[in-house]
Amino acid sequence: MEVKARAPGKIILAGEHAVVHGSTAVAAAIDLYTYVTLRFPLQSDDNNDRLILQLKDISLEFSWSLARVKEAIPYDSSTSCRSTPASCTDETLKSIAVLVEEQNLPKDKIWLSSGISTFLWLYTRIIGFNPATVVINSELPYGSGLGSSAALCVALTAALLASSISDKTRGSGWSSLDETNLELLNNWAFEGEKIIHGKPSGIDNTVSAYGNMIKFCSGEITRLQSNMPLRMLITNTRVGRNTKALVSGVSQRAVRHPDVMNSVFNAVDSISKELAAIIQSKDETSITEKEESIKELMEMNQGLLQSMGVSHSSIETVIKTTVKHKLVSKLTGAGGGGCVLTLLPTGTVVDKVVEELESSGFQCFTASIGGNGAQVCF
Ligand SMILES: Nc1ncnc2c1ncn2[C@@H]1O[C@H](COP(=O)(O)OP(=O)(O)O)[C@@H](O)[C@H]1O
Ligand SMILES: C[C@@](O)(CCOP(=O)(O)O)CC(=O)O
Ligand SMILES: [Mg+2]
Repeated sequence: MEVKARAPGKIILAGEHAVVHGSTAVAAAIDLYTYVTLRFPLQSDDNNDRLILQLKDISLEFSWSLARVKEAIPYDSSTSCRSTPASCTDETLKSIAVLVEEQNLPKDKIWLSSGISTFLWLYTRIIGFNPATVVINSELPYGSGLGSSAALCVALTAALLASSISDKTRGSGWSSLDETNLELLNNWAFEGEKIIHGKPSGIDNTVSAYGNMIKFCSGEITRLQSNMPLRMLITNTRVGRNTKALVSGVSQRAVRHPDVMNSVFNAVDSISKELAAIIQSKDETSITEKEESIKELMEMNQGLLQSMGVSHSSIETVIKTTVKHKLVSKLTGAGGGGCVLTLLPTGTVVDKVVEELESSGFQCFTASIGGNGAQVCF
């Protein structure tokens, strides 16, 4: 039996980091996906006693005997169940880390460890100790702020949950999950994100699961209907970074300066709410005026992100370069490198700015904003 699932990456238009501390944020799905294919072997097949993980885009394969997995990961059938998402305890995470270490990841791929741990946790909790080959392929750059971690958790969980759906309409292409399964999927994916991010807000897995554009605050989701064209240039600085470390850095700053950081988070909350209102507004305001307001909000959000300590010299270079072309930019995701968003007001010709950014070694692309969430295919 084979099941396929895919889940999109995302951009955060406003509110990253502050959202972890209870502020509002606005995010949208983009049309770059992580794909997961799940294959269960027949009794007679080779490998019917193994769990195999293939990371196609980085040409790596990992394989565990199920006996070894069973020995390492404690499984309590009275508390473990696909319908009740549970957090991975520190003790279990340590046992899982040993299973990952045994695979001798190449030194330059050590950053994959948390993703592989998440895979083992979600797989064993949702499917149990059954043999399978799981193939993962991602169009998203890793650790760049476009939510590859959430797309992995959402696509993987979608495939795992879909494998036990009895009503499988084969050959009918990609289809979305129903609301109940979508909520379950999102809750499991959040548990996966916890392993990778430490303390995620849940915005990334939510927008990857539901798609479109959302306003998100402390787990409350408002789906946004955009009433204006919204074009963004995405520039990957190619500076690698790690969301967990950056989120933890902001939290530490908040402990050192609680009053200041609360004011910063409150200001970000207002920016996100105003941005969401502009995007949805059906009033007479012209598109140009709306774009001017969004520009200003992005500029202020970037200033606040800088005060949180998550900007980076590469991000500042992108901002300065785009300003020369009268365009406004802000980092997206955790910052510290990664990707930068540049608003492209109606009629903007991007060729010159892209040429200048790429000549500095950055990678530019545009992505369609606000598309599909998680989908499965049988
Ligand atoms: N397809 C994948 N396979 C394995 N691990 C992945 C995959 N996609 C993401 N990850 C994990 O997520 C981490 C990147 O997540 P993170 O630092 O949150 O950045 P982002 O979510 O912006 O890409 C990687 O280091 C890796 O551990
Ligand atoms: C910084 C944060 O707001 C977004 C992180 O996104 P990413 O992993 O950098 O794509 C963290 C979170 O909301 O969980
Ligand atoms: Mg992430």
